[in-house]
Amino acid sequence: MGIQIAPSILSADFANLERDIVSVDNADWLHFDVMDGHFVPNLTVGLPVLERVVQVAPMPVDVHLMIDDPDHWAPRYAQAGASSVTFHYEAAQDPVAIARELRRLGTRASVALKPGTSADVVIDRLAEFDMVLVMTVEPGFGGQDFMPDMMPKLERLRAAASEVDHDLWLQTDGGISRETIGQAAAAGCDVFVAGSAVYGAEDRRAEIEALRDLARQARDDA
Ligand SMILES: O=C(CO)[C@H](O)[C@H](O)COP(=O)(O)O
Ligand SMILES: [Fe+2]
Repeated sequence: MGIQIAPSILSADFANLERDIVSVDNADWLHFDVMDGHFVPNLTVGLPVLERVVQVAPMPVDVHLMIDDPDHWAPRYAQAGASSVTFHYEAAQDPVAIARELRRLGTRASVALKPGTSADVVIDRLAEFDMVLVMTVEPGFGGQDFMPDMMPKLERLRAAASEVDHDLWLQTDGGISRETIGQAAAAGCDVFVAGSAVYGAEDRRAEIEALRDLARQARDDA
């Protein structure tokens, strides 16, 4: 797969969620941020909302779990209809067991690393995952500034991903915009989460196309 854009519903209008999901229907994924007020100091939505969102979303749903005890919860999000489930390495007791269970349920298995977590923790186990999310902000809130110092982590994972047999994707989340997407693409990112950049744009579909074009160009130039 090439460059993919995943608008985050964190920046959508929760009173008009279906309208705001359909307004980004040229996106590759819908990014669904789940926060529990414990793993991160913010609280969003969970399983009952996901169950309805997958019924109305024209694109597959990419769940980002920022919650404690993903060993228990991650499979439930797969069963509720997510096409991809990302859990945080820092919250997991047994990341490989979670990933194996997600794959058994037919869902893409993805692990996220907070800015302070080294790629070392997954680099020897990449065969177990379909995607690695390199957070480019501290998880918890939309609209924060992109952290360019995460690019060496992404580059290292890109180099290691070429050693595994399957198509392992890398994702970045936090502060992705027209100004920053090129850096992440050049460092090897495949899937770009963008919340405020897409939902804050006057023409959301045009913004998605602009982000995709900038990422493709930066990838080709790299
Ligand atoms: O996981 C997240 C925050 O923890 C969100 O997906 C992310 O912040 C997207 O928002 P923005 O593009 O506005 O930074
Ligand atoms: Fe996210």
